Amino acid sequence: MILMDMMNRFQQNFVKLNQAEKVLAAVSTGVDSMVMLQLLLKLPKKIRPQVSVAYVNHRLRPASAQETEFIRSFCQKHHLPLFTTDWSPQQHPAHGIEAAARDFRYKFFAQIMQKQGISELLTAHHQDDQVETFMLKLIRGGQLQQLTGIAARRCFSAQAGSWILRPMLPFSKAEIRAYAVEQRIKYFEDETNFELKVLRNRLRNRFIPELVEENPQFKEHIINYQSQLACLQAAMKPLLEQRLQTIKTAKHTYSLTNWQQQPLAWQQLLLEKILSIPTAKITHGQQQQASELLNNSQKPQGRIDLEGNWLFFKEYDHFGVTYSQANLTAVSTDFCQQLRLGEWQHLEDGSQVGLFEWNSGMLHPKDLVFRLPTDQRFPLQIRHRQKGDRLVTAVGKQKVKKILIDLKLSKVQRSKLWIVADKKNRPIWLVGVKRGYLSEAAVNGRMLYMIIFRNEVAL
Ligand SMILES: Nc1ncnc2c1ncn2[C@@H]1O[C@H](COP(=O)(O)OP(=O)(O)OP(=O)(O)O)[C@@H](O)[C@H]1O
Repeated sequence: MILMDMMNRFQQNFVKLNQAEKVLAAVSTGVDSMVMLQLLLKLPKKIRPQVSVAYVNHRLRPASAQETEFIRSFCQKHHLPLFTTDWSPQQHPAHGIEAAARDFRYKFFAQIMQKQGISELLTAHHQDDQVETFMLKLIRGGQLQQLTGIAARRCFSAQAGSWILRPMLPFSKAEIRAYAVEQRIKYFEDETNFELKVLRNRLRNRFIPELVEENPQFKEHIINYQSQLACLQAAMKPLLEQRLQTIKTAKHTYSLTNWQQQPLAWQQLLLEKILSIPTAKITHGQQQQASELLNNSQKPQGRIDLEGNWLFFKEYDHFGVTYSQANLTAVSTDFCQQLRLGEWQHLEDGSQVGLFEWNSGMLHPKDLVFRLPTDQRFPLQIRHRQKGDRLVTAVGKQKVKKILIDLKLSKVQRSKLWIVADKKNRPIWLVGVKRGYLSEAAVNGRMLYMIIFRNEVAL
């Protein structure tokens, strides 16, 4: 009875999830993955993919040698290619052994998949894992969307273009065990699962059973909440995306005014979305800090360091996230190059500058150009801002720092700004920002020279 029901449900679910002809089944020799393997082998031929098995001997349990032997003979008997590896005890860390073991395991799976040209990994996560993960998130805190739990099919981040499938998610542990008993499936019990010092195990063996005693439907209720939440998220996704586009000004950059015009609830949802960087985990505290920064009118500029070199920034009417390595690479303040007539010169940020005799035919529509009538100020040089810089304009000398602050350029932009200075080191052009007197005086005169500045992103 259990057999038929499990088989049918597994088959229906598997057909929906699977898209590959070759799969790698992660088998720990525990009951969940051994049942998954048996169910895979029982699939009708026309829908059964080519199954390979991966087993990692973590060398954490006395029985691990027996387990290795067992899976080896099982795979031999069923003509399944088997890939195994040992995690040598020398590599075991003193702390965080579970996470390190998982890391080792998934790296191994990724290697095998790459070598064997397999694009799908199957793990035997089930309904009880789902409930435990939900409870763990409740205890540890985080983003609401994480409560939807383990996905049945998701990208395998360790291996580009591949997927992780969890075809056992519809089944409870009790069903899986009952099936194993009925089918006389041999498996190994992981005795470390009973160690109460690990929170997940305490949930599994102590707290969840107590809650089930309060209401036998407790686990089903959690699964039900998760599917309601998943529906809500799927419906919200396009709406959120649409609204995000209305406040977006550039990649990862948004208009503060437009954000502030949104109703409060949308402000929070948008901010959460902006902060959802795949490679950085954002805490609730950081999200609150970001929200406070955006609402603090006394602070026109600010930044919050996030995980993995990312940072959240506010610069006058713009805010967003940026990868700090790329944006804050210290500019060398002592960088200084003389401009050589008739030559393009490459600058440290990838832009180019050149001094040429006047020839409008050379100009490209996106070029920034400074025209000048004389060579009396040669040699010219290009550099970043220096202390005390002043620009001679038609109305007199102006402090460069003040010009830039008035223009609301952020500190980062100010430090990256290029300046062309004359032979006495006096700025004549704040590239992309302001021209000095020399150019203005010559507007009606005959042009002899031009400085061309080329950059993908002009200030
Ligand atoms: N030593 C192993 N070798 C091969 N596969 C394994 C091994 N351990 C676990 N797996 C696979 O991972 C699944 C989940 O195992 P388990 O619940 O112990 O891991 P977890 O650390 O809780 O979860 P996750 O695998 O998502 O990190 C198993 O059902 C099995 O498919």
